[in-house]
Amino acid sequence: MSEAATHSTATSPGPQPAAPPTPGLLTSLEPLLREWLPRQRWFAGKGRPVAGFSLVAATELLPVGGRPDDSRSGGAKAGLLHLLVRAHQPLVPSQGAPVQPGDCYQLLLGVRETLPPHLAPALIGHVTDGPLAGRTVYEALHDPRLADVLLEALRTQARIGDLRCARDTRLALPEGLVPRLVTSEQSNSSVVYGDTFILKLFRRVVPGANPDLELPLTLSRAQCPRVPAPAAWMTADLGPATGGGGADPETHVLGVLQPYLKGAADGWELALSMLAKGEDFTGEARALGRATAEVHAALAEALPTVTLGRPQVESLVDGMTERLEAAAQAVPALRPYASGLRTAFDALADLAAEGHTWTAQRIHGDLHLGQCLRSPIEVDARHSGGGEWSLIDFEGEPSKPLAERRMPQPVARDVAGMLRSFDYAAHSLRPPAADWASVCRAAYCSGYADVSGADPRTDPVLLRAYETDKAVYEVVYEARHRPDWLSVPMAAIHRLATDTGPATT
Ligand SMILES: Nc1ncnc2c1ncn2[C@@H]1O[C@H](COP(=O)(O)OP(=O)(O)O)[C@@H](O)[C@H]1O
Ligand SMILES: O=P(O)(O)O[C@H]1O[C@H](CO)[C@@H](O[C@H]2O[C@H](CO)[C@@H](O)[C@H](O)[C@H]2O)[C@H](O)[C@H]1O
Repeated sequence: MSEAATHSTATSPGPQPAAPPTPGLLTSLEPLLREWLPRQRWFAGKGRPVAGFSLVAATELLPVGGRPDDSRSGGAKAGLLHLLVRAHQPLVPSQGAPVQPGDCYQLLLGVRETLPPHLAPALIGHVTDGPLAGRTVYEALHDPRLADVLLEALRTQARIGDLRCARDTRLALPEGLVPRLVTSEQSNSSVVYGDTFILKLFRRVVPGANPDLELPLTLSRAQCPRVPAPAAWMTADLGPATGGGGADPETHVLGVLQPYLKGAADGWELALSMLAKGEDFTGEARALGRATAEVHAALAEALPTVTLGRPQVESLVDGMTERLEAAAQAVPALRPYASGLRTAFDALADLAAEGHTWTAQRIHGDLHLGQCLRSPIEVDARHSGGGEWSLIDFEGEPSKPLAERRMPQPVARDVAGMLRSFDYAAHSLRPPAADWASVCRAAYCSGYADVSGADPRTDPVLLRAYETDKAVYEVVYEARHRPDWLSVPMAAIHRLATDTGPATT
């Protein structure tokens, strides 16, 4: 496959001229990447062979010759390569299917002569030929010295080759914060610096405004305290030959640094632990409803809203129906319920045909309990204007095209995502705590109404359609990723296929 688009070497701020491509760099890494990339949780093309790679951009953030005088790496030489690499795959797994230039991934590669034992889990492999012959390549984010280079680039607003770092200079960003890689399951990769900031590096990179930067920036400018405000971000401007887009260079968002909410509990873990202890979660659910409504109100104020009439709702319903059909193809257990589920979508189309309209606005797009962080209670007590719950991860469903993720949508979609999450928590118990789910779902809607003045339950048709769409998505997700969990969304499928009443009762 084709070799480099751009290759640059620099470590200091200020615009840097792009150096010519390093011949053979990708060719020498290709055997290692073929083996390593498909094993990463964030690799989106699982199940289809990787036919090859092309280099979109290469930047040397630390010379791969390393720094012999670097005491923090124990005197060892460590280099840091930032690569944007496109994986070429057939669209379908069948033999002989045509290979397409596929997704572009952000890779941060450490390069050393030998890997010290504490970095062994980060090993990608040993390079046998080309410009890195004889070196060991590893996942750089495991190496504090290399993770520090990223923070320093953000802090100094470095411009290195195609990479651009920018920051909100009103926020203090100290140097030398000790980095630690987040090891929990993620769609991207995050590094926490000194329990003060967290840097999320997007793994699958697409041209255009990433909502995970766009929406938190918008909310922070609107002084909405429910979202950690971006402190710095890294982007790359890539031309048509590299980015694969139009005639002009397009911005690709590579990473966002935010304040780290130390000691915060994620909503999923908190709900499960309170549920297990028999503790009442309705107060938290109500507060979550209020937080969601605050975020929605701020987004509606700051960004355009639109009215969805019959044609738009018909196309929304077509999308839901198509997803249901594709899901039923993929997961046979869904098939007996398909016609019952379709009634949820048809009922929405019928309302639109009668002349009902809905308001659409920018929303979170992938809201569930795991995207909500609860500040520790003692922080709440000291907090002047917010505390409680924060929402994170505004990227939307990463598998959907960016344009679709950035489209205005009814707020009911986010609400339905949270209602599904309460149901998930309740069904993770044996026997399921169905009453727990009902009261939490009701409390969440009441909290939402406290702030917005509109209770989501007053539009049961829209809510049921979105809840059904999400449950169908979850069936496919669980069948693919966690087959042991399939019974959780299937319980909802059973309910939604037969229930025509309000989703929260
Ligand atoms: N600002 C933050 N403060 C504390 N923890 C955070 C923060 N942002 C993210 N996290 C933690 O990192 C995890 C992954 O973040 P997330 O944005 O959901 O990444 P991904 O898109 O890769 O799933 C979250 O589940 C949460 O535990
Ligand atoms: O990792 P993402 O935030 O992109 O979301 C994916 O994984 C989620 C599971 O981690 C999955 O969420 C489903 O399971 C959750 C419990 O683990 C539950 O709270 C959610 O309501 C349920 O949808 C999500 O669907 C998937 O996109």
